[in-house]
Amino acid sequence: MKSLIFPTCSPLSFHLRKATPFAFFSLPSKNPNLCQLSTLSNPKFLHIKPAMPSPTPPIFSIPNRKLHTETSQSSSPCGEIHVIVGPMFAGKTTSLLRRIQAESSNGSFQAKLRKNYIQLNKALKGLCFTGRLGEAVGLLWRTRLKADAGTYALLLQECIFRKEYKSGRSIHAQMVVIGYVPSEYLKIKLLILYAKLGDLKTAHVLFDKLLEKTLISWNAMIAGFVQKGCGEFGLDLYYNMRKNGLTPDQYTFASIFRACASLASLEHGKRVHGILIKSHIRENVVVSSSLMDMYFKCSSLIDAHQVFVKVVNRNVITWTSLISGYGQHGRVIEVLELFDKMKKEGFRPNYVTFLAVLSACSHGGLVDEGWHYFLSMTRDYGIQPTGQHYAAMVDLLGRSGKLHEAYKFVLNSPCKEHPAIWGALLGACIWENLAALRWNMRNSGVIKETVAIIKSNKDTRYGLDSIVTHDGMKLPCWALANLLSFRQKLGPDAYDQLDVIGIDEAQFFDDLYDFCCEAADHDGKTLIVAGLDGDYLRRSFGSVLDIIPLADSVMKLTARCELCGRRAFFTLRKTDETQTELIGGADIYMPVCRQHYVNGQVVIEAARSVLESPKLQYGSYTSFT
Ligand SMILES: Nc1ncnc2c1ncn2[C@@H]1O[C@H](COP(=O)(O)OP(=O)(O)O)[C@@H](O)[C@H]1O
Ligand SMILES: Cc1cn([C@H]2C[C@H](O)[C@@H](COP(=O)(O)O)O2)c(=O)[nH]c1=O
Repeated sequence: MKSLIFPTCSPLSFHLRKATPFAFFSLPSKNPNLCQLSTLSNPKFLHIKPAMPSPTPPIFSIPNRKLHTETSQSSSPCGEIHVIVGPMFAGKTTSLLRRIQAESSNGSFQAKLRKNYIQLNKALKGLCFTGRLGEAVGLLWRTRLKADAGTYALLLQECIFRKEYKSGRSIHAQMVVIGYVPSEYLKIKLLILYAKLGDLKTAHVLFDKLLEKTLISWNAMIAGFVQKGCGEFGLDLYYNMRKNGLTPDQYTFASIFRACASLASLEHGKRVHGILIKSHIRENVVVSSSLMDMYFKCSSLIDAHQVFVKVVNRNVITWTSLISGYGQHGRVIEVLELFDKMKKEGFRPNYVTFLAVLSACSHGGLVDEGWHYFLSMTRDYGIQPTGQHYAAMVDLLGRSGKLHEAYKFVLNSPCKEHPAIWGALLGACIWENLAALRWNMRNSGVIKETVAIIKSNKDTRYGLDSIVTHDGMKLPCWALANLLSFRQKLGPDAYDQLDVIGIDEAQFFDDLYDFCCEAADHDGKTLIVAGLDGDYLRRSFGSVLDIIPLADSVMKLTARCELCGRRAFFTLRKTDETQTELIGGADIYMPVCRQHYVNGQVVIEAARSVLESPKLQYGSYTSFT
């Protein structure tokens, strides 16, 4: 997971700096006040150490509105656009980095929603219903407000349902930090969450504190231990629960059979099976499946098959348990025969059945059969293979030594963001180029980002994978030909996780306007856009000025005139080349004040006419005094 490392200085210091934002960028020498950037192993991971506030007063600014607008009355988290323009060497890139940091840590999201508790709950519920739990958690943290109990319950339930347990833990952490005391009901939700997350210590603390230990809480604890692979503790708890006079239900039995399966304890398994028979619980598919699984795991294939035979209302789940069980014992022929039988008896295999069949093919090294079943999923049953099916195919190909085919398969797979696929590939081979693999994972969106910076790939001055400021600070970035391809390149899921997008060298992007509209208005992103407002002839450059009407704020930075040290608003080209786009740095350009711009143009014009005269054809550089 990629994220911005937040600064340790207080929000106040950021606001102070925002009031005096341009002092850092105007001197030609190295400025110690500039924030220091360093890259982590991940080339696009930003690690920004905050700079100290500058004592120097601002040189020049034209903020259209205050930096952090607090105007939003809407519950939908709309984005923002902040534009930074100026001549070369003014500190646009440097400013971009600082703004990204400030926006993402102390930014306007916070200000927007802090004011309105009702909107917060509404927004959180909205995010929750649309499955955007990560964003909901981010919002909770940024606002640092107490949501209402119903919202917390909904969020926790959704985290449990979607298996986003870490988001749930983050919600709990937010409750603790802001001093919210959960009700008994929320405590049980939290207990279930921690049990599912595998943090049994915390789950146990919550369990101990419950005023009344209901069957739900016992079941959650037992299931938590069993899922964590601590079957023994699960069994202990079960016997404890019995001592406390509680009667097991189907969830208890399912967990206990799983515990016995993991311990391969046929003795306990049979004992609990006896209790199940005596209980009044009606035939239950989950219980039967876990019972079969227990017998399979205890290598009692006959008992397992007996359970299957006794199930009156068989369905695809019971069939799948039987097929998977034989698969676990490497009984590939039985798997394929039972699969055929199941179909003949009129049961439609589901994606789990196919997973069992593909795994069996993988264990049996049956590549052709594997392909057959994989293709049959969509063709015959309209089931779209999930990441796990792709992973099973990768596993099958990898195990059969078809690494190249496996790799190509991964790259072409529509769900290549699924970590299991890459896990399977890594597991199947000792990968020679891990960096390349990670790069692909990142591009596929497996590695998530909350902040991304893009520059034009026309800017080849310092290589394509980083933005480098004129005084040498380096920052990893995405170098792109156009902006509208970014979502696709990053991967839609990773894109959705983004809060802030920085765009440098904006003058080179033709689709700047459309991208900014889409990203801010529809996708709710905060955009920080830096670029030249004017070219070397002081004409509007690219579409940078076109986005001013879209912007929440605009800053015009100035540099220092290289000839007199006064404020420099313009960029002078020192060569006689006339194309608008000409990549370069201090070798070709220099920042100048109005007077030296005018003088410079006069000198350049004079030099050009001299150089263009047929008699003189040498030297293209011009010097000024
Ligand atoms: N004439 C110059 N030549 C080289 N570096 C300069 C010059 N003027 C300023 N600088 C340095 O460049 C830094 C700004 O770099 P950067 O943020 O990349 O600017 P921009 O993106 O606006 O071109 C300044 O803080 C200063 O250290
Ligand atoms: C004035 C001017 C500049 N460029 C190029 C030169 C550089 O490669 C970039 C500007 O980079 P910076 O981060 O703002 O220093 O733009 C150009 O192509 N044409 C021009 O007229």
